[in-house]
Amino acid sequence: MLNQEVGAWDTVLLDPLTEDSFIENLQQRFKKDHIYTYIGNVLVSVNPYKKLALYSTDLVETYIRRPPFQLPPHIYGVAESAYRWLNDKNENQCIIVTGESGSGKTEAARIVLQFLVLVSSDLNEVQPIKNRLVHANTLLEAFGNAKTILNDNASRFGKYIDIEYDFKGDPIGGHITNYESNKIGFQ
Ligand SMILES: Nc1ncnc2c1ncn2[C@@H]1O[C@H](COP(=O)(O)OP(=O)(O)OP(=O)(O)O)[C@@H](O)[C@H]1O
Repeated sequence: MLNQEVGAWDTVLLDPLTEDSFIENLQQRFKKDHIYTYIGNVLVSVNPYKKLALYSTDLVETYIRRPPFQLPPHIYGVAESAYRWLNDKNENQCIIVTGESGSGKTEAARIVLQFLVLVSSDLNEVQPIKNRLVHANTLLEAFGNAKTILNDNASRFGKYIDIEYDFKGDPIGGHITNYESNKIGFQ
């Protein structure tokens, strides 16, 4: 995994660090299907618009077992880091996913949600909450997404997903709040 890496996986290691070297590094990595690159603890993701073998239960387990940022950049690394800080430091965590229409925000949020569902326990009382979070997200997309010239599955709203955890790191509930309905006016 580590020896297949291309370019600099963290932009802060680039020398010289200029806009050109930053873009060139992203391009070099993207050509080899390395769509993720860190800038410190920020993750840059370039939408591949094709299915890549980047997401699996095995890989989730790999990212859970290793401290953050010791593995190649991945959205699992960001999700793992937030989950670890939540449990170890008992501090609220927030992952902000941002980018232009079609850049992959909806997919990224779904991958983070899947990660969080996989890493928490399989206890019978936790399962219905995890199912509800995943299904509510899917249901909202079914009603709230539509095809635009920029994206076949464009979200017509922004969303804030709030998941509450108990002291064992298991989800006990959550809210999905929709906002930014003025998105419709701009796309
Ligand atoms: N990680 C990924 N791997 C493969 N394909 C992806 C990935 N992320 C996004 N895509 C593809 O790009 C399309 C657009 O992505 P997505 O809907 O997540 O964009 P978005 O940023 O949420 O856009 P909008 O703001 O318009 O809702 C997806 O339907 C999917 O086909």
